[in-house]
Amino acid sequence: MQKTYSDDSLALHTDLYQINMSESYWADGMHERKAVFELFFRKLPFGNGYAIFAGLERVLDYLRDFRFTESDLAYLQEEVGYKEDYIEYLRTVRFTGNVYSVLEGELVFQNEPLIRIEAPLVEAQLIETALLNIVNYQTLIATKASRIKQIVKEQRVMEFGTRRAQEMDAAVWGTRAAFIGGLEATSNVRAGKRFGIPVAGTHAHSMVQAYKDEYEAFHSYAKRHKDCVFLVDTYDTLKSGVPTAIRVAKELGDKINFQGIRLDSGDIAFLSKEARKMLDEAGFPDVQIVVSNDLDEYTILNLKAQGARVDSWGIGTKLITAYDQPALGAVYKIVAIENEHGEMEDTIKISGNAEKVTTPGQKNVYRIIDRENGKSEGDYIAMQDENPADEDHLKMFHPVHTYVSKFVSNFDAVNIHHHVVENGEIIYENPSVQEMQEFAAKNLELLWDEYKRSLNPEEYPVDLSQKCWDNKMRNIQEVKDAIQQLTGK
Ligand SMILES: Nc1ncnc2c1ncn2[C@@H]1O[C@H](COP(=O)(O)OP(=O)(O)OP(=O)(O)O)[C@@H](O)[C@H]1O
Ligand SMILES: O=P(O)(O)OC[C@H]1O[C@H](OP(=O)(O)OP(=O)(O)O)[C@H](O)[C@@H]1O
Ligand SMILES: O=C(O)c1cccnc1
Repeated sequence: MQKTYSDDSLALHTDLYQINMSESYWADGMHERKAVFELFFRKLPFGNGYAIFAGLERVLDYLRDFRFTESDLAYLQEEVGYKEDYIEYLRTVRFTGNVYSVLEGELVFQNEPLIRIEAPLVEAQLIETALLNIVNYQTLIATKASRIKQIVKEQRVMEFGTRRAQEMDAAVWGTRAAFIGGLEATSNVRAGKRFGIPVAGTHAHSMVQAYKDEYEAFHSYAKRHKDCVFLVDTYDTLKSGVPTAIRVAKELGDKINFQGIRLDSGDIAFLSKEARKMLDEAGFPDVQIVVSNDLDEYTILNLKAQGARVDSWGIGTKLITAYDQPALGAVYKIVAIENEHGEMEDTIKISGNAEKVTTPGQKNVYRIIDRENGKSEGDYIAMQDENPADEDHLKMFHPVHTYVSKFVSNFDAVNIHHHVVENGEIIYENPSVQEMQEFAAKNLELLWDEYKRSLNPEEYPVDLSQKCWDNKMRNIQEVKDAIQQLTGK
């Protein structure tokens, strides 16, 4: 049986090791040392050429409310076994740091910091798991939705996935992320109420079956709903469903707004073309054809290639569960820490895989935009004391294959990190989800089509400044020297 608590909090929504590490920092008096962590992913999802960032609003809510409540502390002491003195310390912990983040709807790419946390070590450590949990899922779903929207283009897409989502939280926050990525509406009413997303829906086969025949069911639906989209595939789409929808619409005339029919099984290309002919011949050329049934960007592209006459798409399972890639894989890495003399020192994690070596130091991400054509040349990661906007010419080179390089001039360098939390205070006001969606759409205009195609897109450059690269090499050398001194190898 589950236990419920009136003062439940999200502070325990973390991995045990975060609390264990924090205990050591605290016991050794290191907990107040300033630390810098970065959240980033190494590989774009779905083989896409870009990702759409989402999750900041929930991250800010989480940081604002971060505290261990009395029932959290009692659990940690009585059930997990932490000692009284550490529990007393945990009672005082709040998030007091600074957060720099890209905004929701921003285009983001591999190996660039999406969020930078500068905070006392304990605080920065304790929040890792929740931040990754939020950003990994929401960014994944916003990106999947954007891929779908790139294929669907100006047609309408509705999110229908709640019944298949990984439980309730994923349904609601996933719907929000999908809307940021470009969908028009959702069937999830709670998400509509909470975030102001337009809600939309038709009806299910159960209604037709409950009334036994389509004629009764459509009539009954129309009695209470002026806007009607009739589901026509319960028995036989072309012999029964479509003709019955037409018959009811003709009988009711102006009393209803016959918006459309929905197809949910069978050969969508064939059925939509036949249904279109029947609707046109019956004098309903503006009535829309809505389709659903295990759709994703691949099936939609294929249906379009077959000339399917579809006006509106309902997409559930494959969007809300990110069916073809269920996790993003963003990580959270420490890049600098205050030493015992109060100075900030860079820190690095070495790996046999060059792509996995972290990039040390406090950094910003700049989007380098060509002033002539308004397109982005790539992203440029620079140390905090650098400003590429001051340069006339910028050398951009691949961070691993450094011979791949170009010079850029006549550019704007836009810092995509925003200061959103200052000493624990949230200093950023979340825009509406509509504004986030518009922001995402506007950002996509910065990209050449080569980066936006869904299959084998060009790799968008994410480069390090020379100073950043030199600093990384120096840090690698220092680690090597230290190992050699220790081992003689
Ligand atoms: N013309 C088409 N070309 C390619 N894929 C299609 C076409 N028509 C439908 N599909 C897709 O094929 C799959 C068909 O799945 P399935 O066989 O489970 O559906 P169904 O039998 O028609 O319907 P249901 O089982 O829901 O009654 C769905 O993912 C659907 O979107
Ligand atoms: O197919 P999705 O993209 O997940 O979209 C949501 C689906 O949910 C509904 O039916 P449900 O799947 O519950 O039943 P059905 O397959 O028997 O129609 C609806 O008819 C869609 O087909
Ligand atoms: O409104 C609909 O047609 C709908 C909603 C959720 C899932 N499938 C269909």
